[in-house]
Amino acid sequence: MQQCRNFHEVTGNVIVPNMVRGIDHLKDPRLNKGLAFTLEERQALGLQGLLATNFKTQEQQIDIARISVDRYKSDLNKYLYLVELQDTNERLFFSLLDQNIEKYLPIVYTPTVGLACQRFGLIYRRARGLFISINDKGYVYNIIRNWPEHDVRAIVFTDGERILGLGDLGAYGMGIPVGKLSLYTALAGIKPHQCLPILLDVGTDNETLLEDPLYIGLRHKRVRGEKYDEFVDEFMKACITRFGPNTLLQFEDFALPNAGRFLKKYQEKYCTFNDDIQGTASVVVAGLMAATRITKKKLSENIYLYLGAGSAANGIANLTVLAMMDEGLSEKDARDRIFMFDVDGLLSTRRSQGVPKHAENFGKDMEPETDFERCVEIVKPTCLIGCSTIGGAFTPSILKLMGKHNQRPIIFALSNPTNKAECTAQAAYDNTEGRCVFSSGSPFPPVSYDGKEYHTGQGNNSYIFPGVALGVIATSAHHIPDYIFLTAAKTLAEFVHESDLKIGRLYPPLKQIKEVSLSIASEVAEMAYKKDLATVYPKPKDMQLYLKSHLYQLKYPDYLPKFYKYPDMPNIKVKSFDEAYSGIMTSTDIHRPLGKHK
Ligand SMILES: NC(=O)C1=CN([C@@H]2O[C@H](COP(=O)(O)OP(=O)(O)OC[C@H]3O[C@@H](n4cnc5c(N)ncnc54)[C@H](OP(=O)(O)O)[C@@H]3O)[C@@H](O)[C@H]2O)C=CC1
Ligand SMILES: CC(=O)C(=O)O
Ligand SMILES: [Mg+2]
Repeated sequence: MQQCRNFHEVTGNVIVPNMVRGIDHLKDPRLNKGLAFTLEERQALGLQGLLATNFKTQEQQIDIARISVDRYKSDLNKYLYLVELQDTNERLFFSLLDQNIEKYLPIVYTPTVGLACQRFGLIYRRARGLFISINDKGYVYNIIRNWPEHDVRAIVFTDGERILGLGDLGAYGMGIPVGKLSLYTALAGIKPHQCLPILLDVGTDNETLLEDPLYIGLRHKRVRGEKYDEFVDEFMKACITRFGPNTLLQFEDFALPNAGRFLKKYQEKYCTFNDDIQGTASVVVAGLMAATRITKKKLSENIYLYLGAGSAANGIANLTVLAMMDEGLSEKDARDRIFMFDVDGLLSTRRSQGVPKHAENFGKDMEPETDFERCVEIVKPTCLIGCSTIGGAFTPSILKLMGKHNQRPIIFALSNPTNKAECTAQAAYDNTEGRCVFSSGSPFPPVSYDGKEYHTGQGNNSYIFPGVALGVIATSAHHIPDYIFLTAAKTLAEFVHESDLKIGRLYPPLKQIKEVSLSIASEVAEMAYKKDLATVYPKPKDMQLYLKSHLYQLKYPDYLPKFYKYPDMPNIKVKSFDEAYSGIMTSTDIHRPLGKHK
């Protein structure tokens, strides 16, 4: 990929002359711009004959790509089309996403990315990112060195043990870091060449995968214990040796026994965060802050009951405690307002299993209870938060109880993908007489209730991690403390307008998400300077302007110096692409001999 380095040696928007030529230029997804190459570019780069003679602007190509994706009925096929596009024409992929974010986010991200991971053996075509296996232990740095890009600023990595709510998918989990990093670019404008997805392959305990002939990973049980820890340790060191000490390292979808302890172990040693713990905490606290405007109850006046007491639950609960302390509560009083329920029931200090260490802050000295509905009856929460991976666990009778005890019950069904959500948006409204304040991890279609339509929001960490990452990368921060996520939460909550709340949305609409990410990045960057985490000096005078100057440019670049005169794109009246697609192309289609463009 040496040619990509040349590409980055651009000055302004014009490429220096040592540009790769011919078919290699077209084969590089970073350089390719399809039929948008001008005649002069085609001549200068040796592309004539390698492209159809017609010209299509980037906008026209976006239209064609959109029509092509929408032709597919199955979401997995749409996903495949988009991945293929990313692999052949990166700018077209990101500009298509940019213009259709609400439509395609559920394809490149949850829920479809979950299905893609489950089918990864079938759809795997070419490597995107690095696969590093436990057999590479002792040589991890050498493997990382094989990655052709030098300017990597952010790595998202998983060992595939807890992929969304789908469990252990081993090497099939690679779809997640790939998807998350696509959002780095699509939602926060982080340059794609600065992003590296990595799958740490230590085996899988998923028996089905071990017997799956399509499986692409190591075909043995997970390596655990000391050897696994040493491997992860070596990996962390190798990343910063290769790309520098401030490389952002995002843990994603590690299983509960590893997620929290790695965060503790590395949080102050590396520029790292755990998205499932901290990113999720931030987006949910933002949603809770927005909810206070509906319920008229401060965070510290709520009672929280979690179904699930794992990474996400504890991350959210701990940040909620910080937010309640901000409102003046003591830490103990804040914790007392939070109840959790895991696979063994209510986290009661009196139960025979005791309270698991990862959730020890939230154990309660009360009678053990293993029936969740009874627990709702006893605790009488104002806010029910699902991060259990159990689809439909908030049954109609549980939702009705929430409606009985609260004027405006808060119901968050955060588990992903959609079929793991604790309840649907429609069920939440139907069973609370339309009074609930709802959000979910994966998107739901609009809800109809009592003649009104509600558009519930997506309580998903995708509102947070791209912006945080941009702020961290742009300031080259050396650590990411917890308060960064509280800052992000407050910034996000401020974006929620009364008009959003009125239609049942606790988050700004997705079409605003880039603006949100930029604001989060700006606040994170300010905080990074305030707390001496930043290492880029002098501090930029205008943070938003500084951040904007670093963003990925979606527009195709010009590959020839300015002194070349560009021909105009043919400006013939043709049918719109949508129109053309629905009928048959006629003679109004563009067809001009090359000579006319001179
Ligand atoms: N919306 C968002 O942005 C995010 C959503 N999530 C989603 O949240 C879910 C959980 O993620 P995470 O916390 O990381 O996973 P963990 O594995 O860390 O936690 C899962 C928790 O659910 C509990 N649980 C499992 N089965 C049951 C059951 N039948 N009854 C009660 N509790 C049960 C587990 O209990 P035990 O430990 O005892 O087995 C554990 O406490 C996933 O679906 C994930 O996709 C995660 C991150 C972000
Ligand atoms: C959204 C996310 O990070 C998860 O479900 O794991
Ligand atoms: Mg995750």
